[in-house]
Amino acid sequence: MSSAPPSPPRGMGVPAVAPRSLRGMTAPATRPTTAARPPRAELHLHLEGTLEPELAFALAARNRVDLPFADPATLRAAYAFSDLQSFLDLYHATSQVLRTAEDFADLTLAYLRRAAAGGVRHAELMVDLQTHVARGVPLEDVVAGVARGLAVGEAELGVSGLMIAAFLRHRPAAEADGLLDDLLALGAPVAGVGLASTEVGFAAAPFAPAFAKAAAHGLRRTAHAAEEGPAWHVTEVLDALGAERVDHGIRALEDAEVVARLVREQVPLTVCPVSNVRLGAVASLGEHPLPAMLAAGLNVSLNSDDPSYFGGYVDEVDDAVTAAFGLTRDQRADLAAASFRGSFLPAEQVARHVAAVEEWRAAG
Ligand SMILES: Nc1ncnc2[nH]cnc12
Ligand SMILES: [Zn+2]
Repeated sequence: MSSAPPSPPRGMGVPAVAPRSLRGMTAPATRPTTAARPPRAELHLHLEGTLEPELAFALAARNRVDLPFADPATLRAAYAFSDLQSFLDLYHATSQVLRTAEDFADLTLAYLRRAAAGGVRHAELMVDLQTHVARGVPLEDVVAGVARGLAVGEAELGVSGLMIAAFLRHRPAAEADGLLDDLLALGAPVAGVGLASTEVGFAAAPFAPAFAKAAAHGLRRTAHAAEEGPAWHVTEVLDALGAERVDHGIRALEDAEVVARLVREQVPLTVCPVSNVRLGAVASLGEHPLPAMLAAGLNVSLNSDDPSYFGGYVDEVDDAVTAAFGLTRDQRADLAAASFRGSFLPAEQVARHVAAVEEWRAAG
């Protein structure tokens, strides 16, 4: 799918937001420089989850939208979540400040700037298009804004980006199918489809027709599974949706047969340890199954999920798990190489990026 190259956004002068410490989480005493980390791709990233409170308030003012918080600090103080749903409720509410193509371009570019500073060279951004369309934002505005942000990011930062339309489990599957039709009719620059939102209580299988149609149109496919739900949810998204990679997949470890299949097929798992702790899927970073996943031979990459809400961009996630588990340079290089290999980039670009990771590995 393709469209005319997007024009640059009008900047709104919102300053880049400095990374915050991982509140209460194990982190190295001194932050290594960017060069101390490998180049990487970020594959599991929700655009709306990059909305920093300062930008949310700037957009609220620009669009004359009321946020039910006094200021950015008060909003940030509300980022204490008991589970996925408690997070999604706030995430959807805050997303309402996003109204125009310019908003989506600014948000995309703010994320890319922060990600690039942490070593990200390629990013695949899931966007909750249904949420925005349902509250009256034209689909073409969302798509054009994100595309413009990605184009400017590539030109300005040398970071490539792909847009993924995330279907939402808590909304009707027929709506996802209609959204896909609209995207196809627009010739929207979307590289793939995903499945996100509330996992427990909302089956993946009803989305099979939309995923099959996406595949028939050459779109790539990813799906959240086994974040909060059981291991068989992984099997469901592989078999019913034809998912090429699985977002999270941490509870797959509870079923040896599912693990054996994931290892055999080397299905990329986009793991988000900081998110899992913030949403209570895992009690603490030290108890995260990342080491067990690596030991099992699973194909794992590190990702941030919703970095604004969870207090960790992917470089900070790398720092935190490196500190928590004493990851070696080789393990970190393996994780970074897996991020490019699990991406939806063409093979020659993957090879170029993996060569850069190997340079980083050898320089240590
Ligand atoms: N961690 C997550 N799981 C499912 N859907 C999401 N949407 C944004 N973040 C999500
Ligand atoms: Zn996610």
